[in-house]
Amino acid sequence: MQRYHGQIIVIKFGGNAMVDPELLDAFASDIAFLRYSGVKPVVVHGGGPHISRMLKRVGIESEFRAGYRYTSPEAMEIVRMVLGGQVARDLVAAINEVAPVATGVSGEDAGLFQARRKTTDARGNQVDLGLVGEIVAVNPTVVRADIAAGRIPVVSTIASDIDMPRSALNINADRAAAALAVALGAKKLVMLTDVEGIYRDWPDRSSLAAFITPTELRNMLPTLESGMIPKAQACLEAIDGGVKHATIIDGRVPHSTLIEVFTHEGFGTEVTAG
Ligand SMILES: Nc1ncnc2c1ncn2[C@@H]1O[C@H](COP(=O)(O)OP(=O)(O)O)[C@@H](O)[C@H]1O
Ligand SMILES: CC(=O)N[C@@H](CCC(=O)OP(=O)(O)O)C(=O)O
Repeated sequence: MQRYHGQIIVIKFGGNAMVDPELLDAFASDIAFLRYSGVKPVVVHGGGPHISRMLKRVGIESEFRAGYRYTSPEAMEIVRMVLGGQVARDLVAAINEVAPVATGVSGEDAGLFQARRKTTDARGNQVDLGLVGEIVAVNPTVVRADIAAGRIPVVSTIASDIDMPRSALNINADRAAAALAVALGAKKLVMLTDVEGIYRDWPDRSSLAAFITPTELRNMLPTLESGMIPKAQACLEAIDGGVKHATIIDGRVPHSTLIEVFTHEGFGTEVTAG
């Protein structure tokens, strides 16, 4: 319990844990427990399934390219509404039921995330993603103020477009969590997902990597598919930016966050500097 006392841990909430009410409640109580144990948790949430559902409802096509959602101006309106108005609200409410100190923050607030339109994929090839951004600057003042006041920030990953005042860009939540972890000098980045971790030989389930070096992960990037691409990039960005540990854990397991932070073995896949 001493290891992370007084330390900032950034936790990316996503995957099945977001759509299963019991897993959501377990996550909310884990975050409250961390906070009451003296850790400083910062939550960054995803919302891909919620966005897809709403886009379908309003009849807008949704397509993923290289692990990122192609985002038209119409889709961007939905992304902004769903993340800030629905997903963040539900998560803040769930945490507040256990520890009434959670507060929603959008990446557009007080210059938190500044981004530029993303034009290339993980291999450097040109890709048209519409209003998808890559974070170029983070001003974590608003998040630090929340932490200092004892609050639990719950961050939605919309960014201001640095080249187009008043415009917003859609940011992959894993990448945003990594950028924030670096800017805050977090000790650890934890990302919940729908698999046990990173498989060295996907989809062979016996090839789960408990530990992986940044070099090995970098070499694996071209072999990864779909949502694991931004997740792996996020781990590398966090480690390169000075975060000591980046871990991908199975969010389908209730209380996976607590197990990861408070047990020595942890679980999932841990990427560790050096
Ligand atoms: N090497 C790999 N190891 C694990 N999962 C992988 C790998 N390559 C691709 N994947 C896929 O990446 C998915 C995780 O990404 P995604 O579903 O977008 O996550 P989330 O919704 O939690 O952000 C896994 O469910 C799996 O289908
Ligand atoms: C650019 C991009 O792909 N943005 C994501 C933002 C939400 C997200 O990342 O949610 P998950 O973590 O649940 O996948 C999207 O539109 O789905």
